[in-house]
Amino acid sequence: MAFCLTKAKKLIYNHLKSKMGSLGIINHGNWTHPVSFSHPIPQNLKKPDTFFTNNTTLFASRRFESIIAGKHLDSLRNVFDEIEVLNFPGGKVKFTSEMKFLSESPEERIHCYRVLDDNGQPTVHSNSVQIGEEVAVKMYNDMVTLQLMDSIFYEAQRQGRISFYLTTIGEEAINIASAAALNIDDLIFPQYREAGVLLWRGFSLQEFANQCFGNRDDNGKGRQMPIHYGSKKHNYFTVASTVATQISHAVGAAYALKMDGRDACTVTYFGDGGTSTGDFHAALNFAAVMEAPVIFFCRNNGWAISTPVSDQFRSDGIVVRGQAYGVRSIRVDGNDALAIFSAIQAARRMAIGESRPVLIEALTYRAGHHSTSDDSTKYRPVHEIEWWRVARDPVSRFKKWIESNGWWSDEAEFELRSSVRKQLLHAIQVAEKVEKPAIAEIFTDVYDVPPANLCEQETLLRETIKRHPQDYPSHFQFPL
Ligand SMILES: Cc1ncc(C[n+]2csc(CCOP(=O)(O)OP(=O)(O)O)c2C)c(N)n1
Repeated sequence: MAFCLTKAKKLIYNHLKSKMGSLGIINHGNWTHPVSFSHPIPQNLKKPDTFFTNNTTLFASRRFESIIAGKHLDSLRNVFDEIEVLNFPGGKVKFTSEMKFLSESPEERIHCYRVLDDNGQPTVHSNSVQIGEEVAVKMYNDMVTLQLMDSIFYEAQRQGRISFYLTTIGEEAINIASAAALNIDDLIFPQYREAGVLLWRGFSLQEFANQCFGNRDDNGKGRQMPIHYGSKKHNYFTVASTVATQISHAVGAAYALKMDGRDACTVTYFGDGGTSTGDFHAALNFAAVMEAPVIFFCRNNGWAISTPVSDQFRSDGIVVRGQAYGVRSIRVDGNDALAIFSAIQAARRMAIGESRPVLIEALTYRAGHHSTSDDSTKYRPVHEIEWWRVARDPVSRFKKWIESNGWWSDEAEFELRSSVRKQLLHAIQVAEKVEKPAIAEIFTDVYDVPPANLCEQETLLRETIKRHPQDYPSHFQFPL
């Protein structure tokens, strides 16, 4: 008896794959091989002893087994085991006779997509989107503006002029390149380290300053801490510091966009710390099941305040979690503006065109302190911070690329920096002088009819200010 197991196995699989009619294994004397047959069975073929039906249920006949008795039987059973499937909700599952646990980690970590190397030179064979001079120069302008805004507002906080600040240092490419690849109709659900997205969309430096100073011209009427920006006009939902709450909001809004048949998606940003919340997991699962057009953008910057990622999870970062929830995912170099631009543009196309969520994990580093309330040198080595700040700076990398294209010069750099610096100082001076919002505003805009406890609090505040006017700034005096 000549039994060619490999050949038989291969043919069986090919037949199953092509889903053509029924599959039979017929016995031709001493040579066994599979054939497919459709109904009715051709006259010249004997009905096979062993066959698979369309739903691949296997009937192994005794006669067939006896023909290939002995050592070949076990091998054959393995073949059958492998191709026998359980028709389970969600898809067919193959059986195996091998007891094998899934490994807790892949042999190799998921690769990181990049277009530019650390010297700003395109890597060979990169399949990035082409960006023209105008967009590239605006991207660079905004990255520099974001850097300068961070350094000047940070100093203003140190001088006691504003109460709090938080920078995006090291994450400028994530901010600007992702924003550049989106459409203004796409709704943004930010964490708090994405001011650059708003900058790209046209929020003015004066508006940033008004919010940080909490003055009368601030959209939020001074009711939020500095950097909690929000702008209806720019489709940028107001920052909420409660980590990760924005992720599920983005999924709900994406589902609404889909129901309305809009040509837009939602994008939510969050840090690695945000993925350690239940909200993240619920949001990913919900989005996958409801097929919501949302882009989950994780800025994996290595730290959640003083907690390193090694104390947060044992998975290969965040990207692998997408697959666990049935969400298409990619890992990108978060300090490479071109890689981010390309990945976001592709993700947007998939989210809207195929009505599905997409997860992007951008590998980066929080090169500044968490906020003005933090000193990160207390929990991480200074040389590590410096290496990321200098060797992996996303802004200078992008600058090298536009320079090598002949789109940028030293003069342009000088002019940009001095002009933006002037505008920022001016914005701060103006914002500082604008009156604070009326104190009565504290109690407005939430309830149509304020509840009794809120009215009580307002009365109490009025009485306290009247009794101790010296303890309150002049703009807190009544009538309010
Ligand atoms: C629900 C909740 N838990 C804890 C905090 C305190 N907190 C503020 S920021 C932060 C770290 C978040 O880290 P990550 O999400 O990685 O973002 P990053 O600051 O690194 O950009 C924490 C724990 C909070 N604001 N909200």
